[in-house]
Amino acid sequence: MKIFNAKQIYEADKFTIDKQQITSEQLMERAAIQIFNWMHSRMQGAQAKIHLFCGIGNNGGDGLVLARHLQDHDYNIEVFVVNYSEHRSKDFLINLDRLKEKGVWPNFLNEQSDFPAIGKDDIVVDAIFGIGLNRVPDEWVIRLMHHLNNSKAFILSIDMPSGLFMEAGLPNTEGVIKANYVLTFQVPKLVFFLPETGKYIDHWEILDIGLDKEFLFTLKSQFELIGKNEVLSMYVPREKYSHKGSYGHSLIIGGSYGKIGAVVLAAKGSMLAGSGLVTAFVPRCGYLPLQTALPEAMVITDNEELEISEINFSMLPSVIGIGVGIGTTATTIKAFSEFLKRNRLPLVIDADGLNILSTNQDLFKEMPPQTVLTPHPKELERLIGKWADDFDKLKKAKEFSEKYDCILVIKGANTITVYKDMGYVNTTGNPGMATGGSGDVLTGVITGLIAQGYSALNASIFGVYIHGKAADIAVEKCGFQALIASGILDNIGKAYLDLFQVSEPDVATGESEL
Ligand SMILES: NC(=O)C1=CN([C@@H]2O[C@H](COP(=O)(O)OP(=O)(O)OC[C@H]3O[C@@H](n4cnc5c(N)ncnc54)[C@H](O)[C@@H]3O)[C@@H](O)[C@H]2O)[C@H](O)CC1
Ligand SMILES: [K+]
Repeated sequence: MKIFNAKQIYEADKFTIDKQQITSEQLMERAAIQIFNWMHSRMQGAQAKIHLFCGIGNNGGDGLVLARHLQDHDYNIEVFVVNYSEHRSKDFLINLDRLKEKGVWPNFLNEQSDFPAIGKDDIVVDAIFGIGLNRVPDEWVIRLMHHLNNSKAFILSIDMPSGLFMEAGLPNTEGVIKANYVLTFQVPKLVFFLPETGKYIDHWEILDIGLDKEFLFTLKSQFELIGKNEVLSMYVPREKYSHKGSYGHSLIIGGSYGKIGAVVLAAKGSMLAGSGLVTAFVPRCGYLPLQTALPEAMVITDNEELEISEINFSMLPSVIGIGVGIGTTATTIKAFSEFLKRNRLPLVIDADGLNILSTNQDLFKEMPPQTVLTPHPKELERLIGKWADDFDKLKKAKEFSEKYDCILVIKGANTITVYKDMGYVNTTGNPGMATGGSGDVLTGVITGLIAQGYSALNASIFGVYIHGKAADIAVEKCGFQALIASGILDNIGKAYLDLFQVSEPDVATGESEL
């Protein structure tokens, strides 16, 4: 599912209005009725107090339309206009009049002394700002947002939590609504999935307001949300008359004394992702552990006992995953650098492999085209430098990817795979994955997919999805705390099977659990 920016959403609005020969006010009515239906089907006339806070733009207009329908159905409402500007939108004004015609007179809020008391069992509808927020709100409006957050009432935000910007990070202010639920129109918004802003959203859901599908389909986006439907189209089925040679040979290079487990996890990830053959290249101390833990894999050892000192092998792998547990001794850095200069095979680089790259940046140019790098935030910072906010981070990541023709898998609550000007936002995974070794498994999975013929980009997107899905299946039985990397491995098979189970709610709903 594509993720659009504000300008594109306004364009889609305009196109739809022209094509369907409706007015903007009719589109607003359609959007707000969707919100009303959502609330009505859940509340069934319950008399909990509903406080609607409406700005003076179209987000506020949505709130006024919703208020009118709630009033028509005898809900217990009170409407507040957050009077932050004199520039009221046309459709806001039309709907203000309509509401008054129904005998509902909103309270106008202009300063802190106007704020109403809100009970913790009440409901707050947040229709203050939507996608149109373009500067930091006035101080009293920020205080109002605090007031609403502090009320402990259930907060339902229309389209976006007020205070979040569509295309900029958070300014240094606490002026953002913390939404229990966001009902967003037509398309997901990028800020829902970024670490700095996603934390303002507990749950979100998309409401289809009938924007022109063909227009949205042809519009090029710079981000895409990856759910089951997206990865299914990448899935490479197995042929009946295939053999292990048909599914490639992964070579996992890594490990050092005390960190052989990382290679076991990656090699196993590769195997379970479906690589026909897997070989591990480790220091001598890794020989026995690997042969014991993973009899399906073959093992080649370095001449050194404790660290990798020279990467030499005679077999021909389809792809190499390098870096897990490898360490950063001078000997290993030298071996890594020499290998990189010689190597022409497709690469996945992780962990200390990334750290070696960051401290020896002349090696960047030695990466073969479409090398996959899988950094967590600290490793990313060492690669691309510091960033001001999440948007700046993604911009820098895209520039880096373009410059070195590499794929960056930025690991996090919503892992984002960046390739050139595109970002692919993953929807699977959970906080249980914040555990040692889960990254090693991912490196193995991506390597194993490339071995089978997935393009490096598809392997990254697909691998991140499957890895997260395996963890989601695992936590159902063990909970977040007890999830360990082996638990992710144990459920990779189920994650594959899940791809073909129906009843996918797609990615139209989600949770942010940071
Ligand atoms: N296709 C859709 O998604 C539809 C969306 N609708 C709703 O419309 C809003 C967007 O409305 P808009 O009027 O453009 O913006 P906002 O209501 O978010 O903001 C109001 C307005 O205020 C000005 N402004 C911005 N920042 C500030 C500030 N800090 N202080 C004062 N004033 C500010 C700015 O000029 C904005 O225009 C969308 O989110 C949906 O809720 C339609 O109802 C249906 C179609
Ligand atoms: K809002």
